[in-house]
Amino acid sequence: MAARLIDGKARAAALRAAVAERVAAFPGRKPGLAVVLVGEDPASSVYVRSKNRACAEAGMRGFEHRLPDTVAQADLLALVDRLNADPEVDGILVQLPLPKHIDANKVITRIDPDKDVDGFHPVNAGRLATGLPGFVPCTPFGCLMLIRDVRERLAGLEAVVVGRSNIVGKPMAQLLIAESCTVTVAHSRTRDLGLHLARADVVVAAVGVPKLIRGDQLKAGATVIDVGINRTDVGLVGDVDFDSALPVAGAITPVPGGVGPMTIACLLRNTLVSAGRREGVEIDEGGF
Ligand SMILES: Nc1nc2c(c(=O)[nH]1)N[C@@H](CN(C=O)c1ccc(C(=O)N[C@@H](CCC(=O)O)C(=O)O)cc1)CN2
Repeated sequence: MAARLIDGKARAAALRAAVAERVAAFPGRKPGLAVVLVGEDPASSVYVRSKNRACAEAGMRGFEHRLPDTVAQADLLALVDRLNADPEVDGILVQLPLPKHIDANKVITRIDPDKDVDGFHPVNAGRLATGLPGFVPCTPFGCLMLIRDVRERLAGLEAVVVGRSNIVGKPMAQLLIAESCTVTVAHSRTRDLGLHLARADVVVAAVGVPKLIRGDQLKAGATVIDVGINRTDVGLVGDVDFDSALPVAGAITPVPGGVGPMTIACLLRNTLVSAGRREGVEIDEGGF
């Protein structure tokens, strides 16, 4: 039997509508998100435009800052300082990747952790790892929502996260640990990926290698979440070989239209939550 197709586009639309409803009821000023883009990377430009459009559609204020790719690191840090101090700004994100002459870690750690709606700041990584309230990175947060939609109980499941980036792999592993899964993180030095995949009830692929994971490596009925967005000669493909995985998996995300749209929807959710915390407005943070 073919796997259930997980419709991330529809789930993201529902999440965005839920956020918009709460923004409409938000007292006083509207939540505000500042998005900083350095340079003109075409994919990043598209994502930043989408974030600003999504903000407007949710009734939030979007503050877009575009800087040339020659900008000095000190000037970028000075902009972050201004956004940290701006009372109208509830969320700040600096679009990644940054040009090589800029130290991304330095920029991320300059963002006020309580405005870090990307959840990349080490303070938020630490909060996630220790179960404290903070901000969870949007892509893994979106993955978890999709997994929860198709798996009634996560406790005790074997989960394999393929990829160990700070943005997806590591926080994804933390989220699954918090759900009481038994988590394995595989990466480029993992000796036998197939061995781990064969017993995984949940697979999250976030490694950036087109079609790395094949159907014959999966456990029958596995929930397969594909974070990969690889631009190839044949178009956009994920880290999972979708055609061979479809008849084996229990549920699977497509690329495009799976995890990707959840990233921006979760960003809006995090921004609303930030505004609520900053203004003392109660938001049911678990209710999305
Ligand atoms: N500061 C950040 N930088 C980056 C993040 C991030 O969360 N914060 N994530 C990615 C890029 N990204 C958002 O910024 C993002 C990636 C993909 C999608 C998406 O909807 N993808 C579509 C396909 C669209 C396409 O053709 O490219 C899909 O999968 O259906 C949204 C946002 C790196 N940088």
